[in-house]
Amino acid sequence: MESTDARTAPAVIVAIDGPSGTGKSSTSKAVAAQLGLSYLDTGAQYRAITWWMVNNGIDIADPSSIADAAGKPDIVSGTDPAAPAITVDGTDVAGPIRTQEVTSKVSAVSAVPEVRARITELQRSIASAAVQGIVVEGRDIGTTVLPDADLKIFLTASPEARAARRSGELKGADVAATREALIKRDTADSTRKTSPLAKAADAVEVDTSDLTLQQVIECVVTLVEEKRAAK
Ligand SMILES: Nc1ncnc2c1ncn2[C@@H]1O[C@H](COP(=O)(O)OP(=O)(O)O)[C@@H](O)[C@H]1O
Ligand SMILES: Nc1ccn([C@@H]2O[C@H](COP(=O)(O)OP(=O)(O)O)[C@@H](O)[C@H]2O)c(=O)n1
Repeated sequence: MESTDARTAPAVIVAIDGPSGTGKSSTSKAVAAQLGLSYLDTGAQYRAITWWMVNNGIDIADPSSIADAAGKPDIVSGTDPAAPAITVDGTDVAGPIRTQEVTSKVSAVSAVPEVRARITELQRSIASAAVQGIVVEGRDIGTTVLPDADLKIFLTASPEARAARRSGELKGADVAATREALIKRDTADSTRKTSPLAKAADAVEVDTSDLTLQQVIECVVTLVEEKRAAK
């Protein structure tokens, strides 16, 4: 299918949710770049606020300390899919937010309602400022952040496929240990009270276990083009 000219196409809001390692970031960036849309990695925002909490000595085991500090860091996200950027109080944290320490603490921080309220507000204002439209990826975009999104995708994949992908990225990381860590984080994210990881009732579910990344991208691009054509 021929792509619509991004400058004349109606703005489209796309929500892509799912657990870790299902391909959300890679798919969202590629779809946004191909269709001339903005891109927002909401996981990076939760990682950024977690990084700030760790760096400022906040006790991650104490939700009320996290809640009290939730309004302090200034988090700014870039929305260019070719160069996703994230800063906290002006410092580039794109690297530091991917450490094992942040990864192991992010679910506890993101479960705190005050953190979610703050980050959700930020996400909505970024989405509403995206003139051509935006692809927003996370855990609760279709259910809570942008319930009126034009298209909602829920990506899944087997724990084995996800662990193999992640340990490939972490160069030499043990697949079994990576699989356990992923499952632990999924369980925490899916069972928290406030805005858990969940598939929206009107989301299209795509199991990426046996698909190449290119196939997933093509599938989502086609679905977005169909939505745009119907607008
Ligand atoms: N369908 C796929 N097949 C194989 N590898 C994939 C596929 N989708 C993503 N990957 C790879 O898996 C890793 C995790 O993908 P990512 O997009 O970061 O997932 P998520 O954002 O859901 O955590 C990346 O190295 C990516 O290149
Ligand atoms: N919309 C979102 C996005 C992420 N998160 C939290 O942020 C964490 C990191 O998200 P991420 O997308 O960077 O994780 P990966 O899938 O890249 O490993 C998740 O495990 C959730 O705890 C969330 O609560 N809500």
